Amino acid sequence: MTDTTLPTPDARCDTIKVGIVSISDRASSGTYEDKGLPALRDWLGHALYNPIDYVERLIPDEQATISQTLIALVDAGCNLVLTTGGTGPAKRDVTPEATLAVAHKEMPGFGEQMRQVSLKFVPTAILSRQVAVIRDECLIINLPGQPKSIQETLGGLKDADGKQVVDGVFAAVPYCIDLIGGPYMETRDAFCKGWRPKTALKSKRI
Ligand SMILES: Nc1ncnc2c1ncn2[C@@H]1O[C@H](COP(=O)(O)OP(=O)(O)OP(=O)(O)O)[C@@H](O)[C@H]1O
Ligand SMILES: Nc1nc2c(c(=O)[nH]1)N[C@H]1C(S)=C(S)[C@@H](COP(=O)(O)O)O[C@H]1N2
Repeated sequence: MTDTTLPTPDARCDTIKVGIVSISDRASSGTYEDKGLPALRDWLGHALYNPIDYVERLIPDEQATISQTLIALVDAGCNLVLTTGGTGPAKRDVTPEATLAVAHKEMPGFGEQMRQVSLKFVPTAILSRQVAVIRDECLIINLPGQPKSIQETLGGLKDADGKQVVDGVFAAVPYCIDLIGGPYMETRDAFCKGWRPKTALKSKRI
């Protein structure tokens, strides 16, 4: 799937500013083509009715660079930042440390849920140390580096009939963004159904 197949955003929805960060020594040096940023744009473009204003970065696995990048994206007004890569146990994998270093609050449920979901796909899911944090009015979530893990962790697992078997973590993102004072996110439920308590529902598309 490429960006050209994306559904049209609904202009009645709030525009959301989203930071996407691909963290890879080899992709950032041109050894291989980066597939992280296109996969993130593709997934979010299918999941949300909201127009999305992206701020994109492709950077190496350097802890200081990662932390500085996250701070800059939050300061630029992003309410959601998704990183991909550098969550494993290898020496150069430092994304969780760099993310925790800029945290105002930790959100451990996201990491726990992503590892649970990922175990349905790969036995090595346990090797990802991915975390999620709040900084100011922004939710920052780490995803593993394998481009296919973006869909797996955000969207979860569906059966052959398209019925959701295990929720991905994105279902919890819209309400989390509400609670930290961000824009109202509306999901395309056939692709990924966001969850809010009834008292928090206020569709902008009606
Ligand atoms: N940004 C990316 N674009 C394309 N493929 C990627 C990307 N990041 C990771 N991969 C693929 O997923 C595999 C595992 O990712 P991982 O983050 O562990 O890479 P790595 O071994 O740390 O190396 P690097 O940081 O140089 O990508 C890689 O070997 C590569 O095949
Ligand atoms: N959903 C999902 N989770 C996954 C994977 C995957 O392919 N899909 N790869 C695992 C592997 S092999 C590793 S080493 C860790 C860390 O990956 P990273 O260092 O690329 O972030 O994520 C794990 N989690």
